Amino acid sequence: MRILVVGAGATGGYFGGRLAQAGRDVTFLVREGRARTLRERGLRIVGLGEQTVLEPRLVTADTIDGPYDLILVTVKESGLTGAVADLAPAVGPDTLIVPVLNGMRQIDVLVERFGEQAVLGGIAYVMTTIDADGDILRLAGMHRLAYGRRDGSVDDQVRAVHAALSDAGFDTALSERILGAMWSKWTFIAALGAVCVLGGGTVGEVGAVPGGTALAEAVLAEAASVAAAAGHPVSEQEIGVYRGMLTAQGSDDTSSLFRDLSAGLPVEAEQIFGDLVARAEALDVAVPSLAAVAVRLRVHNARVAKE
Ligand SMILES: NC(=O)C1=CN([C@@H]2O[C@H](COP(=O)(O)OP(=O)(O)OC[C@H]3O[C@@H](n4cnc5c(N)ncnc54)[C@H](OP(=O)(O)O)[C@@H]3O)[C@@H](O)[C@H]2O)C=CC1
Ligand SMILES: CC(C)(CO)C(=O)C(=O)O
Repeated sequence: MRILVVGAGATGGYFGGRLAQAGRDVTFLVREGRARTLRERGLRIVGLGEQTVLEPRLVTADTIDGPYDLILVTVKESGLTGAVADLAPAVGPDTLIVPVLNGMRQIDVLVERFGEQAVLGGIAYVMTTIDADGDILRLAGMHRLAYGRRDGSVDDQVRAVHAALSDAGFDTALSERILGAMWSKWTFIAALGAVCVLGGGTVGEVGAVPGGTALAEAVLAEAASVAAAAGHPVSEQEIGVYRGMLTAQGSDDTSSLFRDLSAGLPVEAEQIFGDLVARAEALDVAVPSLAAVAVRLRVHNARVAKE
């Protein structure tokens, strides 16, 4: 199966790198700057005691070599529109596309361009970042990709995707409820981002001050209420797990969005917060804390864009 990974950043570099390491037929669609780094240094996966160096196969938008069977879309909000245009020549009549962005907006964008049948749901459960050298730095041991048709059906084409992604050094799940899982992760990631952005620190730092735990409870309840109103309620059991993670004493956890904010980089303001707040408004659900985060992040993005 020919696999194209769009973006060789924290998630794409990690999962695509593992697939390449396992001998799968993987090509990365990259832009010139990233291509240069990868040609000079190789694709390196580091952290947690690892030092893997790979020689990735690269294409740029103008050198895409025909259709691919599977396309993993691993760009951030800011790269989505450009990536959709760039990857179009790689999409044939039987291509399946798995986006791993947090949130749900990417599904609408991809479906509008490539049609209902081509676009699966997808989730990356991983904690990676690009370090100062351009390497893929693992921050935690979890590494799982979940994907599936959005209507929950399973057919030979999706089974083939599952086979191509599995047994490559990370966990995989072919999900029959991928939309529910995406909403659940969105609920968690929005709540985690809100705790860190509004609290201005790690989960542990926020939880250690008066009102910190109440803030975590409030933002989790807001995010979960949007998921429920949208028809994808997060189970009590999952809410319990998220509550535990968001209020864990001494936890160093942050979200990738908060790490980007702290580093002065553009953040996924619309993908993770703006879209959630817009859906909440359309469903008549009050989300004052999440709306405040969206404003805070938009101001940040506007400032970064001016610099
Ligand atoms: N990092 C994490 O731990 C997790 C992230 N996520 C989600 O996954 C998504 C991706 O995040 P992440 O991997 O961290 O982001 P990164 O910024 O690390 O990687 C995105 C990559 O996409 C590339 N890119 C952007 N546009 C294009 C294009 N047109 N063609 C080719 N490459 C392009 C960028 O390359 P360039 O150098 O050219 O800008 C960059 O390397 C986000 O929605 C994030 O929320 C989900 C789970 C965990
Ligand atoms: C869930 C978590 C925190 C790690 O996968 C994430 O998605 C992120 O940091 O963006």
